[in-house]
Amino acid sequence: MDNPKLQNLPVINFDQENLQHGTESWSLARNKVRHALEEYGCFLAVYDAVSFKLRDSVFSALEKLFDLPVETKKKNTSDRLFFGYFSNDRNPSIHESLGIENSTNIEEVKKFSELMWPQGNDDNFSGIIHEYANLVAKLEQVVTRMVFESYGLEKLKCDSHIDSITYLLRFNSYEAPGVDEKTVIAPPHTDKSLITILTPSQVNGLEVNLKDEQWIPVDFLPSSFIVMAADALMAWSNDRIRPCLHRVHMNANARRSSVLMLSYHKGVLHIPQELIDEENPQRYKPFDHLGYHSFLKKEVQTGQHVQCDAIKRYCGV
Ligand SMILES: O=C(O)CCC(=O)C(=O)O
Ligand SMILES: [Fe+2]
Repeated sequence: MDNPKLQNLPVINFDQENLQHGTESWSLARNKVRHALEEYGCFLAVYDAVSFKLRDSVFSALEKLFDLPVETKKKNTSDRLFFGYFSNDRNPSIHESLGIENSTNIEEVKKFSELMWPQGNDDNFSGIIHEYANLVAKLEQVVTRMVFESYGLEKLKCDSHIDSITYLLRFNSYEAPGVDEKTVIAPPHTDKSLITILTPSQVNGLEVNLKDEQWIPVDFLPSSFIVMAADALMAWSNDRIRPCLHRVHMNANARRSSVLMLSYHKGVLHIPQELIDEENPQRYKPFDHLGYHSFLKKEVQTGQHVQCDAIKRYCGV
């Protein structure tokens, strides 16, 4: 590794053994998850339930998806900011993104596929994407269970939380910047979800900002995904967990793509009483998570949006 700081990013294994609730390896992984999210806001998860073959199929499917005409991709609309198609405002745009809401549901994936390929898709797009979405959602649920358990929250509370999660699957494509110097293609931001689980195509470029304010390039290991805490998890945890500030910085001459799974709570999120005490007074009001995107949309439309602390403006006490 060129950069010794790369070693600072925690790596947690989610093999079959660690996925077994109640085992010693589960408890060890759980403690690492909490520590990583509180200290760094992210970690690399090694998760081989998503096979190399499936991963390759997903990225081949994405190449075909992004090769479609812009007018077709624009049919992927959503009332929520950043849930449907968007591109950056350069012409031609070098960053495009598409999203499938409720992506663990096969009907939603089929609807998306029919919108993009009204004449039919022979490459089993729906099957591949649906399988991928469900495997990554499973990882998200394990991480969520570990977080709940590490704070001593009841299993029932966790079950009902998980039942209310909806998964937005987002695909990004970045053209090669075509300049010698490195270019920041996606500016620094935190995600608006609870948790984001991301993996890129062969081309790296994601950088995370850990405690010391330095940008660390993420070097993905085989079978690895970055698990990032996002704004809603920070609020839910009453500021115990830090959201991961990240950006995309590319100097490669190759096209890059990435797939992200973002978890959202469909109802009102309450800060657990167990996470409120004298030392940690309640810092957020209960909040409608999906409503956060309407709030952001309004901020953007009225020119008031600044990336920093949006969740505090939305539901901070
Ligand atoms: O493409 C990446 O690696 C990061 C994308 C990202 O941060 C986002 O879409 O929110
Ligand atoms: Fe992001």
